[in-house]
Amino acid sequence: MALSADIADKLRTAIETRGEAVIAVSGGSTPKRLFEALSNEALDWSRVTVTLVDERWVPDTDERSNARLVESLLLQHKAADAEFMPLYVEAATPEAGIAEVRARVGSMTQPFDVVVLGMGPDGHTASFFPGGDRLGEALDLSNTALVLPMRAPGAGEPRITFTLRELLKAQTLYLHIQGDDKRVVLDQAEQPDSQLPIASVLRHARQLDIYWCP
Ligand SMILES: O=C1O[C@H](COP(=O)(O)O)[C@@H](O)[C@H](O)[C@H]1O
Repeated sequence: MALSADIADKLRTAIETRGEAVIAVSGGSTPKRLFEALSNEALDWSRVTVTLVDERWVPDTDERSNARLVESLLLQHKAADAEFMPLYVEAATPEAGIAEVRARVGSMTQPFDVVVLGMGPDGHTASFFPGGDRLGEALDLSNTALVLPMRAPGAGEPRITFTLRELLKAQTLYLHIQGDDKRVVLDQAEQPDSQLPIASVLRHARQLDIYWCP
C-alpha cells in the first residue's frame, strides 16, 4: 500500500509537470498486490503509459506472460484508461522481434518517470539472469541499446529486457521484494564482491528506494 501511494504521487507529479507519465513495472509474482492497489489510485490514468522492464517471450494468452499480469491486475478499475506498451510482439524469437520492439519502446517518452524492479531468489532483476547469454551487454553502462534479448538456464523462456543503463535513467527507481529469503539475497548482493545481477543496480543507481514486506 505504501509503495502504491508513493508511485501514485510520482505519477501525479509527472502529469502536473509534463502532462504525462511513464512507468515501467516488473512481472513475476511479487507485484500482484501492488498492481491491485495501484489500479485503484486516483489520478489521470489516461495520461499514463505503462510498460514492462522485461518480458518472457510468450503471448499474453500464456500464464507466464508478464503482460498478462499487468493487463489483468494493473490495467483495471481507475487505471483502465492507461496506455500499455507490451514488450512481446508476434515473432518466433526475441531476436526476430527485436527491431519491432525497439521501434515501439523508442516511441515512449524517456527517461521513465518510475521504474519498479523486482528480484528473483537467484539475484536476477529485470531479465538480468546469472549466466545470461547477454548479461554482460545488458549490464554494460556504455551500451546504448534500449532492449536486448536474453537467454539463461534459470530463465525458462527466452526473454527481452530493458538494459541497465536505460532503467537507471528513471526519475524514481524502486526495488520491490517480499519475504525473508529475498532479504537474505539482498544482503548478499550488498557485499562488495557480489556477482549477483542485482548488485549492479545497487552499485550504480543514483537513487534506489527499496520496499520490502514479509
Ligand atoms: O521472471 C521474472 O522474475 C522477477 C522476479 O519475480 P518474482 O516472481 O520472484 O517476484 C521479476 O522481477 C521479473 O520481472 C520477471 O520477468
